[in-house]
Amino acid sequence: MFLEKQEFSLHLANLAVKSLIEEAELTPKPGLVDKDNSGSHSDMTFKTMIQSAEALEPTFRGIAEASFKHDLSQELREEIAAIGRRGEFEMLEATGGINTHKGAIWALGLLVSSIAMNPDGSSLNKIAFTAGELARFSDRNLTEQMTNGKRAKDRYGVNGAKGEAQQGFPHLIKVALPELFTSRNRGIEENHCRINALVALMASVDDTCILHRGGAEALSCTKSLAAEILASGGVSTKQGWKLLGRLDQSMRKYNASPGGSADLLAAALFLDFFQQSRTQMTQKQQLLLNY
Ligand SMILES: CC(C)(COP(=O)(O)OP(=O)(O)OC[C@H]1O[C@@H](n2cnc3c(N)ncnc32)[C@H](O[C@H]2O[C@H](COP(=O)(O)OP(=O)(O)OP(=O)(O)O)[C@@H](O)[C@H]2O)[C@@H]1O)[C@@H](O)C(=O)NCCC(=O)NCCS
Ligand SMILES: Nc1ncnc2[nH]cnc12
Repeated sequence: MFLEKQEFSLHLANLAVKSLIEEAELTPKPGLVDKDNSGSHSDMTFKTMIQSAEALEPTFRGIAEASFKHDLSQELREEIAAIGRRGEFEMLEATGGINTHKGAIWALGLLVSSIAMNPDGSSLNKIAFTAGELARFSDRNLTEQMTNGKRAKDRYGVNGAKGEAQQGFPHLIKVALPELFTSRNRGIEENHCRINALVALMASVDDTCILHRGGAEALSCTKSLAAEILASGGVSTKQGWKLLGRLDQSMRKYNASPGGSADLLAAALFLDFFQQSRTQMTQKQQLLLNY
């Protein structure tokens, strides 16, 4: 790609922040913070989400710089874990103590690191696979704390954010990106393509955010309503749009929110933006060569 370390790292960090902002901007989203309302989150606003996203630029830049042309190793895993934890702290400072993007720092941090390790090019599948390999190294400096995610994992035996990453982000590669690309190929407007990708995630992800607030009933209700939307042709159809409203009501009934799916949607947008930037860059380089 012929970019230097600092320029490339800034580019990745900007794409990561852009993906968080565009995820927050996507409206309407069931149970989540969007431009219209705060869904099931009485402690968050659209403004908090944007402040949080912008505060994370140095975190993603730091992770990219640390990973640039670095081998996959325990040392790298621990270095980016330390930067990621500082990022969590900075997020909490920016939001006045509210956890807006913890899962997103984790997923995007690993993906940024994976791309920066091999800046000259990998397929999206390979990027997610390498991010998974990195996530499988243990972080020996981690002070074990009880979290909502761990409680949900212990109680319901699900994989959660850690398992998703360690398996190489199957929901990104097999669910969110295919739905995004298929919807685009059907000529659907971009906003609806992204909501379809979110709905596809909600139909499949064992979201510890939903489990911790609403239990197994809320998760199974979410999955079946989301699957119904997809079966009706997605949110660009009259029936799909109507069902999206029902999914929103259901999230509110359980006071639950698909925060894990929202993070994975941001991660899918990030990979999509990165792919587009790579294509644009190659075209620009070809133009320069042909000039
Ligand atoms: C490995 C870590 C991700 C920690 O994971 P763990 O499961 O222990 O911890 P949680 O604190 O619960 O955070 C996990 C967050 O991941 C998102 N998520 C949930 N399910 C999935 C899934 N199946 N796949 C992917 N991602 C998932 C989700 O994030 C979103 O929800 C957040 C709000 O959550 P919560 O605080 O529970 O919210 P409320 O319901 O509002 O809480 P209450 O007010 O009711 O208490 C929001 O932030 C979204 O982002 C989960 O919350 C990882 O953090 C870790 O180990 N980090 C260390 C640093 C590191 O190694 N970094 C590496 C490189 S950066
Ligand atoms: N839009 C959103 N609303 C609530 N929690 C989130 N976590 C990540 N994105 C979110």
